[in-house]
Amino acid sequence: MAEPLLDIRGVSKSFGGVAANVDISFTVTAGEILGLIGPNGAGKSSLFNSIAGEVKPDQGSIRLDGTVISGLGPVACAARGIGRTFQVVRSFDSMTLLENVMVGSFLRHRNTGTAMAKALDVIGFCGLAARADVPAHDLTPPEKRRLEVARALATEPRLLLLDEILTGLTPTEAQAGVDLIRAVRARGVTIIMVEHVMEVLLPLIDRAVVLNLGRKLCEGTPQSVVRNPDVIRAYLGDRFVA
Ligand SMILES: Nc1ncnc2c1ncn2[C@@H]1O[C@H](COP(=O)(O)OP(=O)(O)OP(=O)(O)O)[C@@H](O)[C@H]1O
Repeated sequence: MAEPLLDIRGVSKSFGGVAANVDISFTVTAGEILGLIGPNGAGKSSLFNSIAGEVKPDQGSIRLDGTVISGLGPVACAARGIGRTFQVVRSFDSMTLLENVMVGSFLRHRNTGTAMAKALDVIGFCGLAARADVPAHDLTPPEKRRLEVARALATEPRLLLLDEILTGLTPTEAQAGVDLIRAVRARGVTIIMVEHVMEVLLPLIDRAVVLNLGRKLCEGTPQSVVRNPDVIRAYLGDRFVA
């Protein structure tokens, strides 16, 4: 069997007395779209922070393509190919969309012209070409979500972590977001996404990992996890029971 792109083994992380992640293990195969789901406070964002190098797990390891990346820090993780968006959009509001995305492309391209060309390419790919020169604070909320995706893509990731980029969008906007995520995967980028909008998420993902109270509750196909009694009890209620 091929080595997984991402290999999370026994990751635990506590903040003071709060156990945000407890002994989490799973793998992600190159080319997959994996859904990371669970109730509020389950530990999804904390795990993203460990994968992206923003926090160091207390225990366990995270490997990207066989190399340990846990504890390296966010810039080193980005350089190794991990891109991410944030649940609360973190744009530089007085800068244009293009300048925001260039913050990403400068990771790989020191030459300003090259960084700009790469950023414009990603902005076009994300459907924002007409908005490149607009200050970030004048973008609509769905456009700001796309800015986050564009800035992450501009770092040329192999693995992209998407934190609730479809939440709060209208059905039409969410469908456009789904189309964009599929297009990102078609470019060869592996994706882990945190999302609460199950109706949108389930048809999109190949597999789901469910967290609850910091622990992995289960993993499997979308069809199997929505029928899992523990997942129904902890998170879904009876919405998805056939
Ligand atoms: N930096 C931190 N300092 C203190 N506690 C934290 C920190 N980060 C996370 N936690 C705690 O860890 C637990 C897991 O939080 P986390 O944000 O990872 O959950 P989540 O599954 O992403 O939730 P949501 O769906 O609401 O975003 C929570 O109890 C949270 O308060």
